[in-house]
Amino acid sequence: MHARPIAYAARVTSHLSVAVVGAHGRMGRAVCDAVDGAPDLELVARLDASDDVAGLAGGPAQVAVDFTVPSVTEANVHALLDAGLHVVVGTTGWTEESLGRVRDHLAEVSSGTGGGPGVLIAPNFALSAVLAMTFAQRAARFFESAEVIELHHPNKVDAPSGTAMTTARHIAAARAEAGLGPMPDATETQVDGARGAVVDGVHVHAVRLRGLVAHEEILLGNPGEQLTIRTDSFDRSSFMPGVLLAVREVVRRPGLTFGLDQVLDLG
Ligand SMILES: NC(=O)C1=CN([C@@H]2O[C@H](COP(=O)(O)OP(=O)(O)OC[C@H]3O[C@@H](n4cnc5c(N)ncnc54)[C@H](O)[C@@H]3O)[C@@H](O)[C@H]2O)C=CC1
Ligand SMILES: O=C(O)C1=N[C@H](C(=O)O)C[C@H](O)C1
Repeated sequence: MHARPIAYAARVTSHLSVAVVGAHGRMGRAVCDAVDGAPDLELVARLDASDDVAGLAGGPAQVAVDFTVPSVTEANVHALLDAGLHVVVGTTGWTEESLGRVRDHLAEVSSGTGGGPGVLIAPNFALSAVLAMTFAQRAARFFESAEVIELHHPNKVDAPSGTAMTTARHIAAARAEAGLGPMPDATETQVDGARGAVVDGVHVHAVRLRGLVAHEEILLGNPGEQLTIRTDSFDRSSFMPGVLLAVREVVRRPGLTFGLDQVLDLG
């Protein structure tokens, strides 16, 4: 495919050089501003839907940050790896299969001596959300019941959220490891969908409401008691420290890293 020319910034310094893919979107715009404001990072390219990411090959960008749409993010990651970049991904829609294809691609292009490019994919870069997922996973084995409610702005294109999918999968894995069986539920639904989606046996409910940004509640229940874990992103600034941390980390983590918890010292 022929690459369209990309508008690079004229000045290239010894800083870590970053290209933002999906730069015109809600997250892309915030990431451009955050990278621009970071003393050790240099924003060298802003790409959106009409640009070809392959055009980054041979340019100054060392790391690409992808906040696009679930239908294109995997293809972007493969093209960015082919272009020789490390990649940070916040876009949702990843499955075990698509993650596996990225692992295979990374194995093909790795140096064989432990070096090579890094790909860091995180369903949520906000610290409160990362902690909420971690706490839910730790608590899951102690409760008979667990359900996830995610609440987002109505412009969000996917449901359930990537964060809720990951939370549910982690809860299910913790329950399976602890030998817990199915959750108690005698309900016979009158209307399809009344009990939400089911992800690995965990019910997940999606709310879309004007005024919201990104929120999640994990409800854990036992006879006579409930634990509620809640995370609220009131503003997209909540994601930026995590995105910048990922940009700095991905260059020294060859291979695939899934989840920001993997680069935080959560004990
Ligand atoms: N991991 C995290 O912490 C967060 C993840 N997200 C996820 O990030 C993604 C983007 O979210 P928003 O910025 O709110 O969406 P948005 O719709 O505002 O932005 C998406 C942008 O991607 C562009 N785009 C579409 N196809 C493209 C292509 N082939 N190449 C380059 N650009 C392309 C669109 O033109 C648009 O500018 C969603 O999957 C969302 O769930 C959102 C917030 C935080
Ligand atoms: O689309 C969003 O806004 C968000 N998407 C991510 C998700 O689906 O989990 C992260 C956060 O919830 C915001």
